[in-house]
Amino acid sequence: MSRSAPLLLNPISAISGTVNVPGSKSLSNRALLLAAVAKGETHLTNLLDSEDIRHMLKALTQLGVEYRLSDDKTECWVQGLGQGFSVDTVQTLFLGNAGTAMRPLCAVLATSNGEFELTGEPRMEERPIGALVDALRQAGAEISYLKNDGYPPLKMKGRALKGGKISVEGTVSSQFLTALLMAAPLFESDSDIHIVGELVSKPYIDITLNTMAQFGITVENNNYQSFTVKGNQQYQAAGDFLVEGDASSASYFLAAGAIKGGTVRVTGVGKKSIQGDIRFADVLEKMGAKITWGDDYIDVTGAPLTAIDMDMNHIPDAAMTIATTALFAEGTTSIRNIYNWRVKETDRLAAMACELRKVGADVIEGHDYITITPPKQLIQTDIDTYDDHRVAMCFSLVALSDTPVTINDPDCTAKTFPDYFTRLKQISG
Ligand SMILES: O=C(O)C1=C[C@@H](OP(=O)(O)O)[C@@H](O)[C@H](O)C1
Ligand SMILES: C=C(OP(=O)(O)O)C(=O)O
Repeated sequence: MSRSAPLLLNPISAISGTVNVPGSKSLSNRALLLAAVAKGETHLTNLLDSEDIRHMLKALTQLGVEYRLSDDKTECWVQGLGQGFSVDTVQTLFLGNAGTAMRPLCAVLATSNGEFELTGEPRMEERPIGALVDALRQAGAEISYLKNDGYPPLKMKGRALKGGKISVEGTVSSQFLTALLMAAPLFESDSDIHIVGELVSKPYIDITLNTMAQFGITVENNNYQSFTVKGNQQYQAAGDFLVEGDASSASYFLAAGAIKGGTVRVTGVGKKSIQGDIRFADVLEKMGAKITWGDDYIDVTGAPLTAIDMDMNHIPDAAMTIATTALFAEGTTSIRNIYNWRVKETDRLAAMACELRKVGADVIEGHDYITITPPKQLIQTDIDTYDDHRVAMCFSLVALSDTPVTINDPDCTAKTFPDYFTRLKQISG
């Protein structure tokens, strides 16, 4: 689904300066949903203004939530309902390709009052949700599949859910557990949630628990193997909720600084961030870059980079940025334990392998890993972006070589970072 003209990026001769990153997608959508069901008014600042967030906001409007946005849409005052949603007529919610809207809304609506249909873009219909539906059904939820078993679109009739002992599959997406955790305080009784298999993308669960805590709910985390949540609780408005800058969005600028040599300061995220993707900076450091941490910024100074071989399950989104940073590192880089790249905006393992080969890299695409050996000279080509914002942003880094690159459908960055290319220009010499 191409929506914008190709963008030619000419070689960028130098990178330096300061760039601010917009608010975190993960935090924006979590905080909006919890603010909507909390008692009282929450004032969100530094909210992300992007497609994924607009899907959540539109859904909240349809669900009868009152909120006010500032002109630049980065501030939002939400009047919380003090309980789950309640609607009189069937609401069909179109959630685009936003996993952070589809999964948590599915769980909270399962324990709300009314009938709902959850739909999305064609790719959303290929992104699994069966593990979450199975878990919610154990608590008594009434959910059915409108097309293919295990995938959106969904039809659901909200009702009081009982909680109790619930098992959820952990090996495909942490968003299923995030969704259950967010809904569990609204269940009638306490929940004992058990993870089946090794939980992926664990740091996102920390984001969930931290956000819930800001809305007054604590959860017992038993080493990411089980979680205990008290039922029949009410979320309390967070008062002022500051959304941190997006650590995954920061990765492209940090990588640019590491590759090109100058010093780049990325503001909006720092050492106190609760987002797992800030650990991307540690990976760059291991590859040879110099990193300095501030409370609200990260500085990176470039140096010759060397390849790395690492399990990156804890940073699945930022790990994609390592795949193109590898084009500038001496040796063969291996990114491991990333099977779930295959069930995100596109099959990211296949897409990254294909586009990396087009610029001349020697690539092995495994079932759950990728290895990348850079060519001596990058090849000029057109990068297909598969309606995946991260493919577009990752391959902009090719312009840090002496080879131009064309990014097809650059506006696909609108999912999480609408003005990405403008901000990249800010630090380009
Ligand atoms: O919970 C979240 O905010 C997210 C969790 C991750 O997904 P998985 O848990 O499916 O890996 C990540 O890739 C996604 O961009 C955001
Ligand atoms: C996987 C991603 O998105 P989603 O929140 O839709 O899962 C992503 O932003 O890289």
